Amino acid sequence: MSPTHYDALVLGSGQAGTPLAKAFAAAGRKVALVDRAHVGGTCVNEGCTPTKTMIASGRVAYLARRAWDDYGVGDAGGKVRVDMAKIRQRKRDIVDQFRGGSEGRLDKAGVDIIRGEGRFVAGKERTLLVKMAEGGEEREVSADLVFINVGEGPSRPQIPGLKHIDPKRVLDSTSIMELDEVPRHLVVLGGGYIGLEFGQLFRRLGAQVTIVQRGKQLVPREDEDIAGALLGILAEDGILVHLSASPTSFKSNNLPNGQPSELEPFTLNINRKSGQEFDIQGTHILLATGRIPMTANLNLDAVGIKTTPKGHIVVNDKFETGAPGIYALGDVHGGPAFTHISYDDYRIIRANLLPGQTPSTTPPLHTSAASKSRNLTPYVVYTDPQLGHVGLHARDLAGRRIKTAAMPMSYVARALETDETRGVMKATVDAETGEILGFTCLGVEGGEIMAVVQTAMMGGLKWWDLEAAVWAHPSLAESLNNLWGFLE
Ligand SMILES: Cc1cc2nc3c(=O)[nH]c(=O)nc-3n(C[C@H](O)[C@H](O)[C@H](O)COP(=O)(O)OP(=O)(O)OC[C@H]3O[C@@H](n4cnc5c(N)ncnc54)[C@H](O)[C@@H]3O)c2cc1C
Ligand SMILES: NC(=O)c1ccc[n+]([C@@H]2O[C@H](COP(=O)([O-])OP(=O)(O)OC[C@H]3O[C@@H](n4cnc5c(N)ncnc54)[C@H](O)[C@@H]3O)[C@@H](O)[C@H]2O)c1
Repeated sequence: MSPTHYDALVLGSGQAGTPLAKAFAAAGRKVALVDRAHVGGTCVNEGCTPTKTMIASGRVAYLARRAWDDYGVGDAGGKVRVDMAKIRQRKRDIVDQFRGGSEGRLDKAGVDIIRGEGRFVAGKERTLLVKMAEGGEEREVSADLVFINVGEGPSRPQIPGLKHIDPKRVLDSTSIMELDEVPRHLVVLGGGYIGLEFGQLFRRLGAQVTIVQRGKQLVPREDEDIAGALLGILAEDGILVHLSASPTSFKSNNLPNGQPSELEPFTLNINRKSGQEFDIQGTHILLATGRIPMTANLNLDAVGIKTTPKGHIVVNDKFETGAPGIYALGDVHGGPAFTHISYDDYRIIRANLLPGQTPSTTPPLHTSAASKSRNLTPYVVYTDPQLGHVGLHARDLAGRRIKTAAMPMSYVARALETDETRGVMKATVDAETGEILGFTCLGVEGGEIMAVVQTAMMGGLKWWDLEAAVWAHPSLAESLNNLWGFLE
């Protein structure tokens, strides 16, 4: 049977592939989008959208607890009830709404949505064999252009004893959002984005939370002082964090009658770098030790597509793989794993392959010449307060003459007025030219304040331009007048 042939075929409905399929269809091309699970990819279904929806509930719980003592409203004692099923339903509704919107737009554009798992066929050019999600039959599709946007999935650390723990108690970033009860004691493996966002959320919903982080600091990409400040905030929230700590083995705990213990179903043995060894008991485990590219079953070797030892697809700065007409976009090529970066990959491809679709503004044609905002790579960890960062870190600046300003959020009028003074903002500038090189805001709406500085960096403003700017009082951005008084 000959394959159905398309002008463009997108494998994986990620944050690049979904808009790209629509753009090709809008340009009059025959397009198919193949996804094994759902339209909208990780971000909409299991990532940004559901997590930030649930985190909003966690923040309300936090404020409700503080309502009487700190703001003089509500019930004295600050007792808070949490309905996990309702929180989950709110999350499901928003995900359905976002996914439904994406599906509707693709349908309207005339994209064929093929629900199934695809892999390349050896010996045939740009051809995929798709195992259909419903019914399981297989069908072949081919195209002039193929775009791989299959993303990453949770990694599963190999820890002795883990596979013997009741699977209902071993969670990843997807299954934890489907719980119908708050765990009594959640042990989180990994102190990165996922571990911290969920750790703080479940603490706020009422769980005891312990974070076990192999690295010597939380969020290893961040400057040491910022990671230290975040650690202090989480400790204040009642989260126990073990740093430089490696999980070595799990043991299931049974009662004398042989039944599993409900109270302390497992013991985790931990080794510190110092050699110290200790045990912790918990009721649930969240595996948040990083993500791996979804390339193992794509048969990439057979069609000449190279991968790194971790499985990321090797691409050039136009996202071309080694196979003619096959591109890889988003997390799967191993760049920064963020929605906004994957979306920018889409814009670069669109500018290169569909120039008629590109707005009249100068398009970025490849990553190295991409827009200034791409090179700055902004991101936000959605802890509360948020950790927003843009530009360089201390480790990137060795040997350069720099000055640094760090100002506690307790100096910010708006933060004081709203009683949200936890955190610090920090900027690094070139000592001679005044160029802003890096900026972090660990503070209330830290991501939004970061975006103000990012815009200034994109426009080439110097730190003294921000010091002299007139912002509305009392906005959070106004603090960018005062920050520079701390430069040293
Ligand atoms: C819990 C969590 C929270 C996050 N929060 C944020 C955030 O706040 N901000 C942010 O910027 N980023 C966040 N991220 C990261 C973000 O979700 C990803 O960087 C983003 O989705 C980009 O992914 P992508 O475009 O590469 O593909 P994805 O969005 O991962 O989509 C890949 C798609 O490919 C499909 N697929 C995989 N293999 C196959 C196959 N063989 N055949 C067919 N289909 C296949 C999958 O079903 C999936 O739909 C979060 C991630 C997680 C897990
Ligand atoms: N707000 C956001 O933008 C957001 C939110 C969630 C996820 N993401 C994306 O998803 C990616 C994956 O998130 P993540 O948190 O899983 O990975 P991560 O790489 O950010 O953090 C994983 C952490 O686990 C630690 N670790 C690794 N193995 C361990 C082990 N065996 N025991 C204990 N600790 C161990 C590492 O030291 C690391 O700090 C992020 O890097 C980010 O790109 C972004």
